[in-house]
Amino acid sequence: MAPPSSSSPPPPPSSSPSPSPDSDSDSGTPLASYGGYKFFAVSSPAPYVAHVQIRRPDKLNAFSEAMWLEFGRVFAQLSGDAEVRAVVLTGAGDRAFTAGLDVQSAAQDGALTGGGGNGEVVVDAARRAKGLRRQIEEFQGSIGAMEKCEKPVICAMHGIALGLAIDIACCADIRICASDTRFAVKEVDIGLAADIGTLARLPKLVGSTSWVKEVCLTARDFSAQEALAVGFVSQVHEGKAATVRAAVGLAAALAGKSPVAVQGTKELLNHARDHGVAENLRYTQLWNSVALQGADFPAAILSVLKKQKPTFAKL
Ligand SMILES: CC/C=C\C=C\CC(=O)SCCNC(=O)CCNC(=O)[C@H](O)C(C)(C)COP(=O)(O)OP(=O)(O)OC[C@H]1O[C@@H](n2cnc3c(N)ncnc32)[C@H](O)[C@@H]1OP(=O)(O)O
Repeated sequence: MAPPSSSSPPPPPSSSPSPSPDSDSDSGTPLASYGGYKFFAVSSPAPYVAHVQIRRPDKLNAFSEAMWLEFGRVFAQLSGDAEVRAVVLTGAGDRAFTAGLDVQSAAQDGALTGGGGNGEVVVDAARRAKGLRRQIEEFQGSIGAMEKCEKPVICAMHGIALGLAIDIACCADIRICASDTRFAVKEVDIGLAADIGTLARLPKLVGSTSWVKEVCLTARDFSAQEALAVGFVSQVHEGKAATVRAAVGLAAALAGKSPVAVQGTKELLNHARDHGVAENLRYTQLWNSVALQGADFPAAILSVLKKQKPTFAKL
């Protein structure tokens, strides 16, 4: 993570990714301020880089309700953390990024069938529907916290990546994976139209509507190579360790750049996805009329002219 001094500008990260994780136990220094989370370990493998690990490997990192609520809190904290400039998300263990929704607890607690999830017996259809809608909205908000996070997030996947895994990946800024990754938009197979974001975001991430409909309607597996071919991921690496190393390298590179420029670029690209060109150009004018008044723009230009690495104050 960042050096302890907050008064002087931080040193830039080295151009090649520094200490890079080869396994779950080698992912950098644990970050004390994130120590209160039960299902997520947050460490720093390089300056200003946070590595978030989904930690429930004995259940293939399947997400219980407590987990997705915690996921939202982790990313809200990262978003406001000036010590973090880029984030890597991985799944702990050799087998899975995540096997998606915890289908066992979902089946048990009745929350997904309108029971309200709190033991309360709700008999009225309108009230049941309202409770369910709120719950889906909360779930969408928790997972969407990664997209809302002001820092760029690199999702580095391996092994099993089912259902909710795709919802999560779609919220990331950059997706990369190991060659053994087995993806599926699995929801239809558990009797559900995916409702956490895949159906809203995936069509905007890949060019072929036919492919999107094929994988979402059939729930069939697709490989890392297929994900690369359609543009769902931008890199495929041999094995988990190489994938995590590549993700940390990317994150370290982003963390060495102007946080004003990087965070502005994420904001403007996400805005561009959801708005027309004219509106986005206008939003860009307003955004940069503020951002260009900061110290990063002249500092970065000077560093280009002087052929030196720039340093940037915390943001
Ligand atoms: C409002 C709705 C919000 C979100 C909706 C999201 C939708 C989805 O995520 S759809 C996808 C749901 N996931 C699944 O359907 C996968 C279910 N799991 C499997 O089919 C298999 O486990 C497998 C992934 C094919 C792997 O099989 P195998 O290699 O034989 O390993 P297992 O022994 O089955 O698994 C090891 C261990 O993990 C537990 N586990 C695996 N996946 C889940 C899961 N999704 N939920 C809960 N638990 C899971 C499994 O039970 C095993 O636990 P043990 O204690 O060792 O028995």
